[in-house]
Amino acid sequence: DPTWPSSTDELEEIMYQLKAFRGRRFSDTVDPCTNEASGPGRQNAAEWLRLGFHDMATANAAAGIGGLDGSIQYMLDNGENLGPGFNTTLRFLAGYHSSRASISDLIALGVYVSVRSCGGPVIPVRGGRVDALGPGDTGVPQPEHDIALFRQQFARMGFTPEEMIQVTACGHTLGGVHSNEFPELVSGTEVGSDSTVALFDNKVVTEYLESNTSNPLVVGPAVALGKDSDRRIFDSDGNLTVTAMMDPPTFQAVCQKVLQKMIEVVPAGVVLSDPILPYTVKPVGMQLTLAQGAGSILLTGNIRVRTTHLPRSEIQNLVLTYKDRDGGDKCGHSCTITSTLLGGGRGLDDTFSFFPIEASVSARTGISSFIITINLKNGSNLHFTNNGQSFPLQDAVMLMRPQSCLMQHTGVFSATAAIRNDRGDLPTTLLVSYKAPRLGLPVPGLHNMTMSMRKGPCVGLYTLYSANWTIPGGISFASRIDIISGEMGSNDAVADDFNDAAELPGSCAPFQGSSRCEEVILGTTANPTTTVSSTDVATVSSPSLPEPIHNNAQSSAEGELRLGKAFSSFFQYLTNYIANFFFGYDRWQLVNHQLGRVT
Ligand code: HEM
Repeated sequence: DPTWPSSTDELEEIMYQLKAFRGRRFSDTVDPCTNEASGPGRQNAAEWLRLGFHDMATANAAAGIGGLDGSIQYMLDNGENLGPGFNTTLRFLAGYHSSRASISDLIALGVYVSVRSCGGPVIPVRGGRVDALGPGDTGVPQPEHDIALFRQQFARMGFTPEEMIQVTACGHTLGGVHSNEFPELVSGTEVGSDSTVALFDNKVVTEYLESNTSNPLVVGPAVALGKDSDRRIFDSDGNLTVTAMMDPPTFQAVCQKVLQKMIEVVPAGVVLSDPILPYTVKPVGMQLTLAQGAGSILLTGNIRVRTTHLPRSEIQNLVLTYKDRDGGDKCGHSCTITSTLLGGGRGLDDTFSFFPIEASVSARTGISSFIITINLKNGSNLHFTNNGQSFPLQDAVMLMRPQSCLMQHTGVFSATAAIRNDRGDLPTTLLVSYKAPRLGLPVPGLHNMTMSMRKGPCVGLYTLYSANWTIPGGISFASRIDIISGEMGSNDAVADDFNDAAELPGSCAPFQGSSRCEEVILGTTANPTTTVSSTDVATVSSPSLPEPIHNNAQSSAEGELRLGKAFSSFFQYLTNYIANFFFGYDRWQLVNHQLGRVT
């Protein structure tokens, strides 16, 4: 297993955690491979694979310029990238774009997902690609180019003449040629490059070699027009390379190799990670929130267990055992949390089981890390220690979700954070990573805004901080929110980061703190902390709720008012939740792309 957390965790989730419970739904428009989510005659899987090639194809490998770098988003009108598929695909990918998932990494994941859902090999994907900020060079091979030019172009990309043949065959096993883009080559809507447009099989070479192909880049009008590029490429070594690919397992193995090579052509300076593998045990969406009264911290989230090789029916339960703030076992009452299966999820090759965690941790003793034990029904158990390092969790900085809120239609945003009192002298910063549409481009720009948060009331062992901002761009729900304590970028900075704005409520709830402000001295969880000051019960009221009414004479009316307010804020929350559910950015994108989809 990889060690958690890792810089590729978000990519791992998009790549593997696809369907059902907590599914990221990244494969929805390309799985099944026959999915024509964008219209008849348009296999989205083929469009995704072709996008990978066209983005890479302008690379100058020797010079370390270009490659899979997302530059194609700026080059859709240059005449080399014909067809609506590039735009459609980039718009879909944009829904997953974030500081942790570049468009170029998403294009690479798209190659994996599309090829695999069509029955092709598992293409290892490394993460860490960096997106270009503007257009790159031109140079995508076109059907009318001659073989000498093809060889030159592929050599520029870093491919040998043999690899040129292989990667073209591997690409053209999916999809085909469209009359809208190449009316001189095909009539009707689409003619496949082989008889199985939605299967990653070797028919593209067998049909060619057996002379029963209808590939428009081999036979038909293309021959007289000099646009029979597949024919000229395939027989450029006397059919030697394609003949070797007639063996189906060889075809798959060759394609795995050259397609991995294709997505690993990156500009100089880009450092790719190890191939992204699914975790056996992964904490998902773990969140700490200071509870009302400030005496305890709510720990929520899920432990995701990969059940591909471990049938979920054999699992009795899962136990999370945690360490207190100082790494000891003083957890108030018990240091263990037991969970039973809540839901199942799937990837293309994997199944997952989710074990929900919802527990109260003493604010006095806190939490710093945990390990996981899976108890099996046969009495044995499995231990997961995160490669001996325990799964780390910090309780110094928390985004207070119930006390934070976002009005999605206006972008009006209030953030509340709880910072542990031992960090009271350090700056607290709000970082919002937000997206703003760009005229004529399929992918909105990604921007960062930072501002320092105002210190508010001390509520026991923690102090609340707040900040308000209006998120511009009209897609505020696609933002990610970080709370950082300490100088940004310094070694001792601690952050509660990458919080999904779409999960914030539409109105901020008030917070009722403790009456005593207390100092936190690390290394003393066992001892009571010193009281440094005593204040009235600290109440933080929500900025978007009316001020509380203090009128004892009208207590019954106030009671009714409170009930009414509770009801209306619940109603607001519900409305917001429903709006998020239906119009959350990813889903909204999906709805767009699924129009016309036949299920
Ligand atoms: C000399 C090299 C190549 C040339 C000249 C070429 C040319 C073409 C042309 C003209 C089309 C038809 C597009 C349309 O009408 O929608 C096409 C489709 C396609 N190409 Fe290539 N191609 C080459 C190499 C590759 C490579 C290396 C890959 C990927 C590994 C690839 C993947 C695809 C895919 C998947 C389609 C089907 C797209 C769809 O159905 O929407 N091609 N290619």
